[in-house]
Amino acid sequence: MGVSVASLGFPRIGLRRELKTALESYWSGRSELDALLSTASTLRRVNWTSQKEHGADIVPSNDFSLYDHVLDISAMLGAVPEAYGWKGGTVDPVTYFAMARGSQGCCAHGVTAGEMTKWFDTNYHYLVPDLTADQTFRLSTTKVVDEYREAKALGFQTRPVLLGPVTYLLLAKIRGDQEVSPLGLLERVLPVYQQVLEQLVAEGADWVQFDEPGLALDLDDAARAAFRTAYATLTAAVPSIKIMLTPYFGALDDNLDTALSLPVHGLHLDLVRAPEQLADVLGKVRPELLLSLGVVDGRNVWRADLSRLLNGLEPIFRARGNLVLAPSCSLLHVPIDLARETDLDPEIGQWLAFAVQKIAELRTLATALEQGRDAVRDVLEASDRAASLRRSSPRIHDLAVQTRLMAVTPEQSCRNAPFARRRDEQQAWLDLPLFPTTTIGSFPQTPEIRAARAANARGELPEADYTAFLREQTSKAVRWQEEVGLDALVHGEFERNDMVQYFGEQLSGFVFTKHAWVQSYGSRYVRPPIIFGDVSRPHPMTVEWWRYAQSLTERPMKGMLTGPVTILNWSFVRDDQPRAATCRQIALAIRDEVQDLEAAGAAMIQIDEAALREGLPLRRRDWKTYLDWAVESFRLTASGVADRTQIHTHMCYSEFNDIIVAIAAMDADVISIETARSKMELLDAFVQDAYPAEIGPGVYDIHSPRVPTVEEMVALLRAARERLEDRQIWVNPDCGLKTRKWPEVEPAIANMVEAARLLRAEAAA
Ligand SMILES: Nc1nc2c(c(=O)[nH]1)N[C@@H](CNc1ccc(C(=O)N[C@@H](CCC(=O)N[C@@H](CCC(=O)N[C@@H](CCC(=O)O)C(=O)O)C(=O)O)C(=O)O)cc1)CN2
Ligand code: MET
Ligand SMILES: [Zn+2]
Repeated sequence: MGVSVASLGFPRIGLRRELKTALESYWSGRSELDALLSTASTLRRVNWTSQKEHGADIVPSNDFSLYDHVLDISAMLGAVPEAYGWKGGTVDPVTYFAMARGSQGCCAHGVTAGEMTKWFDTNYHYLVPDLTADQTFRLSTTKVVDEYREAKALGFQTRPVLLGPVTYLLLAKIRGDQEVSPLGLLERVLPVYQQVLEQLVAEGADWVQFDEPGLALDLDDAARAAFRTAYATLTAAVPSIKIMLTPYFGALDDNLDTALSLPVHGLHLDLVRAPEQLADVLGKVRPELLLSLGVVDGRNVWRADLSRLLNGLEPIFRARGNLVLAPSCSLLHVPIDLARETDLDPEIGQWLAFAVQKIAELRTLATALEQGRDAVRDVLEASDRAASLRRSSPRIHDLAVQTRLMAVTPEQSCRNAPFARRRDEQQAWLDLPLFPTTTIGSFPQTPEIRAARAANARGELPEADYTAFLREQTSKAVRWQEEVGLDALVHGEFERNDMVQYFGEQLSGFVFTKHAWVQSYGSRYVRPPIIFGDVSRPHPMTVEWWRYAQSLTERPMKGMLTGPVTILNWSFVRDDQPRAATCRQIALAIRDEVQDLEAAGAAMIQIDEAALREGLPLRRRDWKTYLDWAVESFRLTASGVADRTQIHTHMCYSEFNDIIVAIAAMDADVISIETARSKMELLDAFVQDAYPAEIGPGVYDIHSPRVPTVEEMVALLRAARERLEDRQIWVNPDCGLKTRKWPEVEPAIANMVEAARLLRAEAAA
C-alpha cells in the first residue's frame, strides 16, 4: 500500500543533443556504429539515474529509441517491407535506418524511407508500419530485453514500456489495400508480444507498461474487441507479469468501459487532458485495479499547482490506499531540464517545469499524501507562490491586446471581393504564365548558415557581418531562381532558425529557450517557443528581408509568414485561457505583418499553415469547434489586404477529404500542398465546386535526397490536370527545401521548371 511515482517515458535526445550528434556522425560515416551505441547506452544510464534522483520510484526501460519507438516495434515484429532486402534474422541497424531514412544506393537509386506522420496531436512524427495483408511476424530484435537487462545490471529494476499491439495496428497501413483493417493481423502479432513478455519474466521483470493511446480515439466495436482479445490473451499467456495499461492524450470516454474491463493490473488516466473522467472512473473501477493518475502535464512546460492537485488527490488516496502518480503521458514531448536555461527571464522561469522538474513535482505530491503536507511544506509554499504570482503577473495581461480583440469585426475576416473577382485583378497585375512555378519558401540551411547563426548568437560574429552574410545568401538564391526560370520567387528563409521559433523570438508574450529541444522526428528537433502572455507584434518581423529580396528582382517575391494556427500548435501554449483566444491574438499580430508587407509592395504573401490539419482534435465531435476558430484565425490574418494582393497558404502532411470545406473556407487565393507521395490522390478532395481557388500540388517529395526526373513530374502534373482546371494549377515541390542540399535542389528545381514548360506546350497543343 502507498503511493509510487512513475515515469512513463523520458526524452531520449540528451541534455546536449548527444543523440543527434551521434546519429548524424554515424550516418555521415564519420564514426562507427559502436560509438553510436555507446552514446545511446550512456544516455540511458544518465536518464535512469536522473529520473531516480528526482524522485521516481518506477522508471521505464525501452522508452529509449535510436530513431522512433513505433519503428522499434516494427523491427521487433520483423515487419520489414520487402523493398529493404532484409534477409530475416535480427533487424540490423542498416535495415532499421533504411526504413527510417531511405537508403541512398548509388546514382539516385536506393530505397525510399517509410511514410512518416504525426503522433496523435503532437509535433512528434513516427514511421507508419507498412504491412501486407498476408504479413507474418517473428521476434526479430532483442532490444526490449537487452535494455531491461542493461538497467538491471546498473541496479535499476525498470518497468519496460512497449507500444501496445492494438495501437500499433491502429497506426499501421496495409500496403495496396486501404480496405483491409490492420486489426485483422492482431492474432499474428500477439505471439511475438507474448514471447517478449516471457523473456522479460525470465529476466526478472514484474511489471510492464503497455502504451495504448489508441484508447483516446474514436473506435468502432471491432477495435474495442481487439483490445479485449489482446489483453485477455496476453494476461492468460503470461500471468506472472503485471500490466500497467497507459492510454493518454485524451479522455477514455466511450472506451472507458472497455478499458476498465480489460484483465490488466493497472490503468493510467490522462487527468491533464481529461480531468473530468476521474469521477466516472472512480465510480466504476474494481478495487484491486491499480490506478495511475496522470496529474502533471507531460505535454506542456507549466509548473504544476501542487496544493490544488493535492486537494483532489487526498480523498482518492484515503479511499483507495494505493496509487501511482505519473505525468499525463510520456515526457518525450517536453524539454529535459529547466536548470539549463540560465538566461531565461527569472519571473517566467519560476512558472515552468521541464521533465525532471515534473518528476520532482510528483515526488512532492507522493510525500504529501503519505506523510502529510507538512513534510513538504516549503516546496508547497513555493508552488503556491509561483501559482499566485503567475495568476496576477502584469506581464501576462496586455490591455491593448484585449481591447483590440474585443473590437474585431466580422468584416475584418473577409476579403472584399469573392475569389473569382480577386483572381481577375491578381492576374491583371501579376501576369503569370499558365502553370506558374514556385517553391515553398526555404532553401538549404547549410552547415555554413547554421555556424554563422551560432557564432552570431555567441557574440563572435558581429550583427553587421551576420546580416551581410545572410544578404549574400539571399542574393545568390534570388539570382539562381531567376536563372533556373521560376516565376514566383522566395527569399530563402536563411535568416530563420525555424519557421515558428523565428516569429516567437520577435513577438511579445513569447519567451524562447536556449537548450530546450524536443524531438520532432529522428534526429530533427525543435525548440518550441513558450507563449506565456497576451501576444502582440512590437515591430515588423520580415519586411526588411522581403524588401531586400524584392529589390534584387523584377519577378514577384513572396512575403513569407507562418500562420497563427501553426505558431500556436508548434509552441508551448499558455494554459490559463482557451487555445482559441491565444490563436486570435497571434492572428492579429501576423495580420499586422501581412499589412506591412503589402504596404511595402508585396504582391504575393504566403501564410504557412503546415500544422492546421495536424492540430485536429483526436475526437471527431471536437473537429468543428476547432476548425471554426482555426479557419477564422487564418482569415483574420489574411483578409486585411486589397483584392489584387495574392494570398498563398501552404500545408503539408495532410489529407484533405474530410476537411475540404474548412480548407476552402480559409479563402486563400493559392494553396500549395503535399501530394507527391500519394501520386496526386490527395487532389481528389479538391474538385471544382468544393475548391474554386488555385492549387500547387507538390510534384516531388522533398524528404528524400533523390532528384526527381522531368518525366515523373510531368506524369504527376498530367494526373493533376485530370482533376483540376488548367488555370488552377501551380507547380511546386511538396514543402520547403531547408533540409536538402544545394546539389539536390538545383537539378530538382531545374527539372521541375522544365516539366512545367512541357505541360504548357501540351496545354497549348
Ligand atoms: N517547429 C517546427 N515543427 C515542424 C517543422 C518545422 O519546420 N518546424 N516541420 C515538420 C517536420 N519537423 C521538423 C523539425 C525540425 C527540423 C529541423 O531541421 N530542425 C533542426 C533545428 C532547427 C533549428 O532550430 N536550428 C537552429 C539551431 C541550429 C543548431 O543546432 N546550431 C548549433 C550550432 C551549429 C554550428 O555551429 O554549426 C548549436 O546551436 O549547437 C538554427 O538554425 O539556428 C535540427 O534538428 O537540426 C525539420 C523538420 C513538422 N514540425
Ligand atoms: N515556408 C516553410 C518552408 O519552406 C514551410 C514549411 S512547412 C513545414 O520551410
Ligand atoms: Zn511544408
